[in-house]
Formats: sequence, C-alpha cells, structure tokens
Amino acid sequence: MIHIKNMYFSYGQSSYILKNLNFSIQDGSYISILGENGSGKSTFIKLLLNLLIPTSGHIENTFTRTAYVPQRFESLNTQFPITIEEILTCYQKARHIPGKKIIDDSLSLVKMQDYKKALVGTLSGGQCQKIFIARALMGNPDLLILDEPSNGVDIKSQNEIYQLIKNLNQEKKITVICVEHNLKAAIKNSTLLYHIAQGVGHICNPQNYIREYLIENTGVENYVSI
Ligand SMILES: Nc1ncnc2c1ncn2[C@@H]1O[C@H](COP(=O)(O)OP(=O)(O)OP(=O)(O)O)[C@@H](O)[C@H]1O
Repeated sequence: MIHIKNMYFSYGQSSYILKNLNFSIQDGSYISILGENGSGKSTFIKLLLNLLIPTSGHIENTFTRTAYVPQRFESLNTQFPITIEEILTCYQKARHIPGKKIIDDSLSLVKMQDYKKALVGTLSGGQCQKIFIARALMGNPDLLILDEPSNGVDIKSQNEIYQLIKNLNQEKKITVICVEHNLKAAIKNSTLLYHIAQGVGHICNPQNYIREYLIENTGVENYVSI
C-alpha cells in the first residue's frame, strides 16, 4: 500500500509542480496516471520510486519489491550489439537476483522465450516493451510501475502488452501503476485513474472519467465515443 499525505514538490526554487497530493494506492489495484504533457506524471513516479524527495508532506510505501519499466526510448540503444540474454544477465547480476532459470522463466511469462539470442536492435517496439517487462519481472515485484507502455507500439502489440499487464495484476496480484497517454487503455484496464492537472491530483473512477473530468473541464463531448 502507498499513502501519499499532503505532498508538495518543486524542483529547487521554482513553483510547485505538485501541490498537496493526498492519495492511497491499495494492494492489488491497477492505477493509471493521466495528465497533459508537463503536468507532473513522471515527477510523481520518480517520487514513488524514491528518486526524488517530497518538498513537504510524505509518502508511506509498504511495497517491498518495486520494479520500473521506463519509456522504451529512455533506456534503449538499438545500435548496441547486445542480445536479450546478455541484457537480462547483466540485470540479474547487477540486482543480485538468484536462480538459474530466472531469465527463461521471465521470458516465458511475456512469451518471448524464442528471442533470447536475438540482438536487441532486431526487435520491434512491442517486442522490446515485452523484454523490459520481462526484466522487471525478474525481481518478483509486488509493485510494477510503467511509463507509457504503449508508446511507439502498434495496436496488435498494444493489446498483447495490456493483456499481459492485466494478467500480472489479476493473476499474479502485482499492483500496477501506469503513466498513460492511452486513454482507452487506461479506462479499460484500471481500477482507478489519477489525473494530475495544474499540480493537483484528481482521483476518478474509470467509468466516470469521461463525464467527471473531460466533459466538465474541457467541454469535449465527443470523448464519449471512445
Ligand atoms: N529535473 C528537472 N528540473 C526542473 N524542472 C523539471 C525537471 N524535470 C521536469 N521538470 C519540469 O516539471 C514539470 C513536470 O514534468 P514531468 O516530466 O513530470 O511531466 P509529465 O507529465 O511526465 O510530462 P510528459 O507527459 O511530457 O512526459 C515540467 O514543467 C518540466 O519542465
């Protein structure tokens, strides 16, 4: 469980990016974090990952094994001649993760076992995203944080990736927090949405999101057709 209480955050002396956030994330939930570019979604995630410290207020986090799946292009040099097995072996060693079968097991979970010897530069966007999820699963996480998992991925692979994330959430009981620009996926998959606008967080039920937030705040009625 994560409890965020009266949390404010600013970078240095600049004005607050996040203002008085109060939000609880229950075990087993699937939360999508929404908001416009620059609204503070990545900052929020970095605070949850302890990469940033709140300016005031606090975060209580009872999860013990958090895994992070970054945006695909943040962590990938496709020109570098390295295989999937080598990437995962480096991760296993760096994180001191035990187990001889852990790489095969995590690749099987994302149905990418046939790509163990493939060079990372030969994979499609969707395949790369699955490899990053496999890498995150090697640490047997109880919390999985993803940053825009469908970014740069075709529709078929998007469906596979969201199905995979949903299975991890529902069957393996991994709590999921996902930064999203994919509104359709967020509404379809999440137990709760958290919309950040002007530094303020709004908790929203997926079924009511379109009415509660988009229509009231933007007047964009055609979002109803999503
Ligand atoms: N290291 C930093 N130092 C100063 N300001 C920063 C830093 N990182 C982000 N910001 C600013 O904080 C604000 C929120 O940025 P953030 O990256 O959290 O937004 P975001 O919602 O994730 O955006 P996007 O959807 O474009 O990824 C932006 O105005 C950004 O310029």
